[in-house]
Amino acid sequence: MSTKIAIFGVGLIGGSLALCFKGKPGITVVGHAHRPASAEKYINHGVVDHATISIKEAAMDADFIFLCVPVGNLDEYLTKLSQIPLKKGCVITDVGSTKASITAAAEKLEFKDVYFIGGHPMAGSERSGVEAATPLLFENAYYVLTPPPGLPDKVYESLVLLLAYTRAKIVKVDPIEHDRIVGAISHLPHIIAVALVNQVCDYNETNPLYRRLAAGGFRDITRIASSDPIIWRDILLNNRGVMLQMLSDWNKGISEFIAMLETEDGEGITGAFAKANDFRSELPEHRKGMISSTFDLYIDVPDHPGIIGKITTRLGENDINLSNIQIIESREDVPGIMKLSFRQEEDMERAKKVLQNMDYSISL
Ligand SMILES: NC(=O)c1ccc[n+]([C@@H]2O[C@H](COP(=O)([O-])OP(=O)(O)OC[C@H]3O[C@@H](n4cnc5c(N)ncnc54)[C@H](O)[C@@H]3O)[C@@H](O)[C@H]2O)c1
Ligand SMILES: O=C(O)C(=O)C[C@]1(C(=O)O)C=C[C@@H](O)C=C1
Repeated sequence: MSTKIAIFGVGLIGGSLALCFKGKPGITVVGHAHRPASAEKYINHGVVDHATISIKEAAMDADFIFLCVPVGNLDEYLTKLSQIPLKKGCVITDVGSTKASITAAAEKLEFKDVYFIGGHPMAGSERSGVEAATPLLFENAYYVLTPPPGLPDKVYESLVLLLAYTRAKIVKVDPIEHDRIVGAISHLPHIIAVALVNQVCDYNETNPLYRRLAAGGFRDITRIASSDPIIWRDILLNNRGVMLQMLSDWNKGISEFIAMLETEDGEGITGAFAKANDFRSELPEHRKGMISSTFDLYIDVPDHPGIIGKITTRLGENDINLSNIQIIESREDVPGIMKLSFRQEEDMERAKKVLQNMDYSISL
């Protein structure tokens, strides 16, 4: 039996899905691009079997259609698809970071023998484009589905079965509930990271030491501030109502900190940190995707020539697979921090022991 999968928008998420499906028994993956140059790029990167700029050509005969374009373009593609003859039983799904508006739009369209199931993989990165796609992106991450009421079980199960190739964990969530939850755990953090980076950027205008001294704490909390501006403009405008409420709650939390500082309320400050520490320690550790797509170790390294070679050789001698290595130049003329990334938790744990035996100081 052959299965045709059409992917509209083969970027970070669409490309990663394509890589999960491509080459699997009986599956053909077709990418839709809105520009000829992008279609060529999809083929050159080897993420799809075919690429086209024709919506009709991509969608006709498809068993599954994944809409992986920015949130602001989802409605437009869904409407276009409702106007062309699709294969009987075709399942259309999306990967947009918000779910309420697209599921409502799908309910209004008159699809005949074609089904829409909203989707949102809770995995991603601050990088974008097909260049950043990887088949490992969704492994162990949650993948939200928002099936409409009355959807035949068989149809839902067919999508779940296909998504098994992503190795993600499927979870059913109500679309409105979804937008509230991701508003808090994904959209609000992106706004905060951007506002923080821009605040420091303004201070840096008066003294460039702000940027030069920025170290682990600043980097940890601001990685997502490098995310794609168009993707995030669309997400935030789409989830505007939820975000305005959450930013108002955020202002209350910040006002509490202002009050604690004004009144020198040390007990209040330690209480706030302890509460946050407790909640954060309950987060699923080292899960790939939403929190981290790799298992990372940070080590303090002295400024010796050949230090990278020494460490990588020792890891190699112990058959430990390193997926990435990065020197975080936090300060000049003093020891720096090296970030070692591993695909497997077991490799990270073994590396930790080897490096501790070499007397390096390690943090996770
Ligand atoms: N980035 C993440 O971490 C993440 C995680 C989960 C879901 N999402 C959602 O996935 C979707 C895609 O995000 P991404 O991170 O893969 O972005 P991306 O920029 O990597 O990919 C977007 C793709 O859409 C195409 N595209 C852009 N504008 C278009 C238009 N006007 N018409 C048609 N195609 C267009 C681009 O060429 C590209 O192929 C978004 O809806 C986003 O909300 C993103
Ligand atoms: O890890 C990241 O860089 C992400 O931004 C991924 C992230 C998130 O906020 O966790 C971003 C948007 C999504 O819709 C889902 C996941």
